[in-house]
Amino acid sequence: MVQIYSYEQSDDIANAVANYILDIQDHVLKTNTVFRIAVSGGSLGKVLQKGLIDNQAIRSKIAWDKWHVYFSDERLVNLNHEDSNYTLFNEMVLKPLQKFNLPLPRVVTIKEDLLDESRINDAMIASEYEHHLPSVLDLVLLGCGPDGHTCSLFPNHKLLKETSKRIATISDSPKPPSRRITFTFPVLENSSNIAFVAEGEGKAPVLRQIFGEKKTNLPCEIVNNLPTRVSWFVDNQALSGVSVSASKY
Ligand SMILES: O=C(O)[C@H](O)[C@@H](O)[C@H](O)[C@H](O)COP(=O)(O)O
Repeated sequence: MVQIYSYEQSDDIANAVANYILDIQDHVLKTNTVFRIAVSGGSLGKVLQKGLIDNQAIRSKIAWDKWHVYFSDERLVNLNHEDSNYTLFNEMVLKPLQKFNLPLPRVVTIKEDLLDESRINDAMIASEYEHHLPSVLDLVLLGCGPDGHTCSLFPNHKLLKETSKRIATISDSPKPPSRRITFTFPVLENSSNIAFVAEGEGKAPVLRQIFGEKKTNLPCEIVNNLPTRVSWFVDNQALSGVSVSASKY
């Protein structure tokens, strides 16, 4: 089932995403001791900072110490590299949490020691990460690239057909840097909730395709067709010319 929530302003998207995360967290923590969430890179970092950190009311309601955080995809660079999705999360969420003296979540990163110029260990980095991944994630937060990619699953790439590995390596990512690891569809399929965040007019052409009548097989469209609850948080610009009915969360 796909739900679309649309807003005028970026701040409203961030607040809606934050309330959505909080509701799922609260629901999960009624029966579980931890909340297992995966985040992506790109513009999502800013949304998380705005929604979860800058908003004092939300910040104080998040059970940070019960969060287990995973990355839907990660670039194979050192953890302090500007391209690292961990670095982004660290800057946008972890460092501000420390500043507010709040407890930190458990964050599962790639094993940096295995990084190697020769790429010989890339498969080992992926399988090591897979080893730490729970069988079900409570929530996966995704971005949507202008080409319809999500995680590091790109249109027409052979990884779209991967069914045995839950974490795969990619060495030819069209979006730089080229070396990454990524969730595969089996992980997304087994997640309890998935949410996309997409903002700006640059996303409108691909959203018209994804939500259009013609089947495209774009990675984001494949996610929409999974038997998982999928939500989209978008702004009106991204939705321009897209014929779907949207509401407010
Ligand atoms: O590490 C990455 O490259 C991301 O995880 C990637 O999948 C991202 O989510 C999309 O490219 C959308 O990025 P924007 O939101 O910045 O457009």
